[in-house]
Amino acid sequence: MDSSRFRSSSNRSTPFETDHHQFGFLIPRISRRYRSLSFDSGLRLIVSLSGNQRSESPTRLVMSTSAPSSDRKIVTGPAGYVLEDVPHFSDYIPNPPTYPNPLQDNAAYSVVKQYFVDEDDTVPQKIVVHPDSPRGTHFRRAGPRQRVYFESDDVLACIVTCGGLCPGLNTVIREIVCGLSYMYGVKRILGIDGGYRGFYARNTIHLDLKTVNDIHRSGGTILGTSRGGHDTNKIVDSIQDRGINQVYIIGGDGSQKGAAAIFEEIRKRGLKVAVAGIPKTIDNDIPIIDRSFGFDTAVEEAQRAINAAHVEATSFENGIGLVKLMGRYSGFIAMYATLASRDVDCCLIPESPFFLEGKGGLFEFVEKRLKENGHMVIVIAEGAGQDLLAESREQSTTLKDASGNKLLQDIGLWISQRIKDHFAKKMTTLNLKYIDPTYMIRAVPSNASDNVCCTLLAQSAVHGVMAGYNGFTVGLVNGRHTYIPFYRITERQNKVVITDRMWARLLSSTNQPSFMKHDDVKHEPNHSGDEEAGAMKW
Ligand SMILES: Nc1ncnc2c1ncn2[C@@H]1O[C@H](COP(=O)(O)OP(=O)(O)OP(=O)(O)O)[C@@H](O)[C@H]1O
Ligand SMILES: O=P(O)(O)OC[C@H]1O[C@](O)(CO)[C@@H](O)[C@@H]1O
Ligand SMILES: [Mg+2]
Repeated sequence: MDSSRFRSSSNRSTPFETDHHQFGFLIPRISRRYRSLSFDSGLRLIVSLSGNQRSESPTRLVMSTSAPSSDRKIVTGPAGYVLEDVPHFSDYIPNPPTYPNPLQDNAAYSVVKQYFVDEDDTVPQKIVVHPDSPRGTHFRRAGPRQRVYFESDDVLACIVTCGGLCPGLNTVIREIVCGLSYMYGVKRILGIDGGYRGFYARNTIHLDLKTVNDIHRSGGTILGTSRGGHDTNKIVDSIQDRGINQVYIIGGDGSQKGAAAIFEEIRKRGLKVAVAGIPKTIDNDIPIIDRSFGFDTAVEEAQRAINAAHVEATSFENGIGLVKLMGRYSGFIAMYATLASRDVDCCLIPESPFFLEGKGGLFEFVEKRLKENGHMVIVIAEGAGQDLLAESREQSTTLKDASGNKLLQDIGLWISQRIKDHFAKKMTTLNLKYIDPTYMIRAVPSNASDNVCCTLLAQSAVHGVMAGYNGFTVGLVNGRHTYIPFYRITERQNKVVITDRMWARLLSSTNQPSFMKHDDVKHEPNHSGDEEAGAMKW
């Protein structure tokens, strides 16, 4: 193959020329339906398609070259319909061979009425609408397609886990192996040892149905994981040298950025290698998706720590149980664990600033609760109050982990000490017990609901890859499995929006003050334009 035809954006001479090369192979694929081709003022290629059976209005495919990665496939349709599509082999490989999907001969699927997903099925990002709302952004629906782009015997798949631990990692590994084997008859599957650096620094691990049979019962990841070590060229060299043609990357926001870089390099080299991301986020910090695996388990496991804190607090005079939960930048675990518990008096998260001293501050509230009830439970997310801590120590830490994530100071220890000091000055008896269950919560196997989540995500990823889609993260959007382009997953972090209804529900449930000074309230528009976008819209 002439790989010079698939140049990266950095090699381009003029955008127009690149558009022509980049999308040249796409045009025959859609030419049965296109009415006209043009470039708009932003040099975006606009293809007007003939209406399909459902709608006779034209649909436009817009591929933006002004975007940094130049691979945005945007299809627009009537009434403000937008499809943010994912790349496909046929975008950059001329006439790739296809084969009938082996699922059509699979006993499990033969009784399913419509087992192949309709090509035109898409899932809306926003489901709360008004009569005059535009139809808005959609993502491609996940699931098996009639034709596949791999022959089973030709597949050499690999699985890698990156970033921190999360309940369910082993279940996803297991279900990718089972999905490839049972549904598509794939026999060659490798595990990459110890995260991204394992591609070029370690031997691979053989995976088959036997080796993965029991792994879902254990926490952690049988493959090992790591931070840092992402060297795109070395990784893609290793993929190429080993003859790997399917890459399944299980990891958080950083890992998905790494997956996007690998995909870009693969496309640049013109390789027929699929890259699929399976989002792993105990913090729930990945945007667009409802949630990923591990979160439900984390919230459930956190209850054990909160219960212990409650028992300790209620057993001593002026007892305070303080529990630190994970959540670097996003306080979802703390928020949901609080909402689930009923025993929490106060929840502190990174998104909601608070202060300690004076009227309306945390100390005043603690005093009030102790007076009213004689005890209280505080849940704090690890990323909360970092500004206060840095201020008091007159230094903000610039230390980072190997992936470039800021290393946090222990807010739980610090705030425990500050509360103790405050009450000591007032000569009030206080019994504060600080519980840090963070790593214990992360290390458990996934619960039943997360196991289902893992299975469906793994199967959806396998279907997408076999169908020739590439450079996507699989994710639940409004309860449906979808293929989401990497750039939508990596462009921002999902955070608790404290001006949304869910945080108000929490405040109403604990009856805690918001601790906010007027200036703290920023009515930031939600990036997706969707109220309560991202996780768990209730
Ligand atoms: N911008 C990036 N480009 C390429 N690789 C990246 C990028 N950011 C992170 N990575 C790589 O992705 C891997 C995981 O990243 P990170 O440690 O941030 O965890 P994560 O995937 O975000 O998971 P979590 O934060 O939930 O633990 C690391 O090996 C890191 O080198
Ligand atoms: O100490 P480690 O393993 O780097 O990971 C800690 C971080 O990993 C996470 O569990 C996931 O990002 C965060 O909640 C936490 O801040
Ligand atoms: Mg991360």
